[in-house]
Amino acid sequence: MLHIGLTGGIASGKSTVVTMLRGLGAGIVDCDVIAHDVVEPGSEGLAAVAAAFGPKTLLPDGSMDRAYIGSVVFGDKAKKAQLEAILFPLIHAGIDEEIKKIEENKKNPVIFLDMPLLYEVKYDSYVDETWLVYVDPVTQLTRLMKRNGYSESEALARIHAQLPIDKKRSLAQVIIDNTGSPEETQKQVLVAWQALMDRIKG
Ligand SMILES: CC(C)(COP(=O)(O)OP(=O)(O)OC[C@H]1O[C@@H](n2cnc3c(N)ncnc32)[C@H](O)[C@@H]1O)[C@@H](O)C(=O)NCCC(=O)NCCS
Ligand SMILES: Nc1ncnc2c1ncn2[C@@H]1O[C@H](COP(=O)(O)OP(=O)(O)OP(=O)(O)O)[C@@H](O)[C@H]1O
Repeated sequence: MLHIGLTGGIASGKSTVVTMLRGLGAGIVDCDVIAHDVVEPGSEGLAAVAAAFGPKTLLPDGSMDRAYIGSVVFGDKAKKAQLEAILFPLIHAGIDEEIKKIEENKKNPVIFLDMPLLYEVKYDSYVDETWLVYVDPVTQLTRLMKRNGYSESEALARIHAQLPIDKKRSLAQVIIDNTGSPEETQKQVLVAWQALMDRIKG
């Protein structure tokens, strides 16, 4: 089964495109969901993060204080690398598990890995091709600030923690430009999906 890496910048519209692809019959592995699952209350992942980042890691209900950890790691490269060293092996194991489940199900013609850091962690060499959800940098910043209620500097810290979207654009085989309306994006997704199905059916 074909494995396609779907990536983009933060708030570029990956989830929006993934919803469209799921509706067309694609199997989806959502790496952000896995990244949340590996730090569920009581998990090995959360215990390791708390040991490394101290008591402020945990909220009174035992869950991870994501805003606190985000405020630490998106301003400090070494702390970000420390968090990633703890979580990436757990996330990668979770990805393999989800891929296996979808393959065993045999219901989907193709699997998309929705992975924000696909190129950063060099996962592009493990997939058959990569698709990029592009948005122009100004729209990206505006949408991120609006969706998360971030100040401009909080949003920029997160954007700058990733490979620039224009660089990602040069690495992808298929580009969905989500700068316009959702309807315009939907049209591009349909064209790309049809071309993919034609290729698969050969
Ligand atoms: C720092 C954390 C706690 C902040 O949580 P928060 O709820 O604010 O964000 P969330 O996890 O929903 O991620 C939102 C977006 O941030 C970006 N992002 C997340 N982690 C990273 C990272 N390590 N480097 C660059 N960008 C990142 C992604 O575009 C992601 O879609 C969280 O992002 C985290 O645990 N990150 C480490 C795991 C990871 O790298 N996940 C993303 C790849 S699967
Ligand atoms: N074409 C569009 N027009 C207007 N708003 C959009 C469009 N596409 C997405 N958005 C909005 O932009 C924000 C980011 O989109 P989305 O959550 O799909 O991005 P994402 O790449 O999955 O983000 P992240 O990786 O940060 O989770 C959301 O608030 C979404 O509703």
